Amino acid sequence: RIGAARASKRYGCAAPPRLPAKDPVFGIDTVRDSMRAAKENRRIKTIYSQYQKYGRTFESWPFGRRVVSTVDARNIQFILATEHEKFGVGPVRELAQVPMTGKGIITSDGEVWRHGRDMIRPTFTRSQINDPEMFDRHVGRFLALLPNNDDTVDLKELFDRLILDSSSEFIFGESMRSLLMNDCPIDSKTFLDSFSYAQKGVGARVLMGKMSFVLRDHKFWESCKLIRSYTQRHVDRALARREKNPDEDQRKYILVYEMAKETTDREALCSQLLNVFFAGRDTPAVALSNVFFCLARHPEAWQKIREEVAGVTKEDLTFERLKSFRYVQHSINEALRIYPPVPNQSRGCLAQTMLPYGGGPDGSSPILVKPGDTVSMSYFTMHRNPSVYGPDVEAFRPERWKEIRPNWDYVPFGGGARHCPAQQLALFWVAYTVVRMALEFKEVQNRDPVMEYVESLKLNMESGNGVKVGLVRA
Ligand code: HEM
Repeated sequence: RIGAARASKRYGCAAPPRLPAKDPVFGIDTVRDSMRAAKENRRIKTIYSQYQKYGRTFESWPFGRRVVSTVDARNIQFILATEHEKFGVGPVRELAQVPMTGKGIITSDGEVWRHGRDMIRPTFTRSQINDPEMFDRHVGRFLALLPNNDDTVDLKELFDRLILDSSSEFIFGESMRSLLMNDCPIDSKTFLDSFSYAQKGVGARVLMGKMSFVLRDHKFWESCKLIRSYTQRHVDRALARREKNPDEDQRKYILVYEMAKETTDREALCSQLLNVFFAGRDTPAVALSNVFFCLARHPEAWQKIREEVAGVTKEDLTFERLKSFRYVQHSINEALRIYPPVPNQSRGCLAQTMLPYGGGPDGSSPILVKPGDTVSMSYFTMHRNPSVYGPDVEAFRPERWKEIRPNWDYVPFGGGARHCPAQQLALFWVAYTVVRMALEFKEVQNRDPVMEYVESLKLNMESGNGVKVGLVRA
């Protein structure tokens, strides 16, 4: 390891362009502008326009800390894969999130992360991807709630309940049953309210960073306690079941039971489970909403999907069969390209290294990054690279996927060491729902007078106006 100045000189490192700031020391105006953009639902688009203006890699200094922002696919590959051990999530997530979920796969680096990843991997590779029975039960309840008349329905709210019920059953072994309005168990309801409250609290803590201690929010801490005791109940049940029947081999893979095979540490199990629930509780619902946001505005695409799946029955809908519907898959790819549920990711630099590109006047020099620096990646911007996707990057055009193979320029599920372990399961849920809807409805009519996407950024990016549609039965 050599000193920063020597390394910089030896490898020809150069700084990237700098985002102009009125306050060059503490970057208070940079922070204020970001907060205002978030409040006005234009944070993601503002970041996009910064890249248009300052290039594919630039730096800024909010609160006097260096952030290197990049959408260069070569840098992204370097950060997420080649040198992933030098870029951690701990510095950007632990302080905000650990009070809610405890340390686990999504908050931590090193051993805690690796252990979490090893524990959940078997469940996601074998999971019920090939066994749609559980998901189908929830889809049936979801379809039963759709109107039989000309009423307008907001699909976003119903997708949220569909995924909540499915992911809670998959993770805890017990569904929250939010689609069965009158049958939602009281403790699930309390858990959910607390979970949503705490999630918002995490959002505020992410923005405040090291200043989070000024947020004196008693309800946040109460909610965190409640979430934990609910999860502990499921962990205790799984551990008791394991003890009683250590060789039991289940046909269906429920995460809490599978993880209880790997460890009996109650606290660690609880944290890892909450970490997975945090990551998977609503992302597939946001993905589904974003897909239907596009399809409702493109009736020609809906017709092509219907033609492709005509004649199939729900029993035909295996993982492989769904993958074989090319137009369905291309439509999902395209919606996740334009509106990725996870539009940004950051990492904290843990050890000195160099981003391969983006420094100097022509952006071809490496950039030295040091512990304490943050790297920020805008997947939303990467997915709009005209040299990869063509000049019509804003258009929803599933057909483009016949020709393109974007590789590191397309990362809705991240990439490298920490890529989403549930990618195939989530894509199965999304495609299954699209096809079941296509078999049921000949039209999905947009009923939202606002045609453009109004971003709403909580932890994911979702449509602020929901997905209001009218449905015409086949
Ligand atoms: C369409 C739906 C989904 C999308 C778009 C999505 C997206 C992502 C992305 C972008 C990452 C990488 C984050 C990073 O780089 O730090 C990630 C990680 C992760 N996702 Fe997903 N995800 C989805 C569904 C799910 C579901 C359903 C689950 C669980 C049931 C889940 C569990 C996880 C976990 C545990 C990680 C952390 C992996 C690690 O750090 O090693 N995801 N997801």
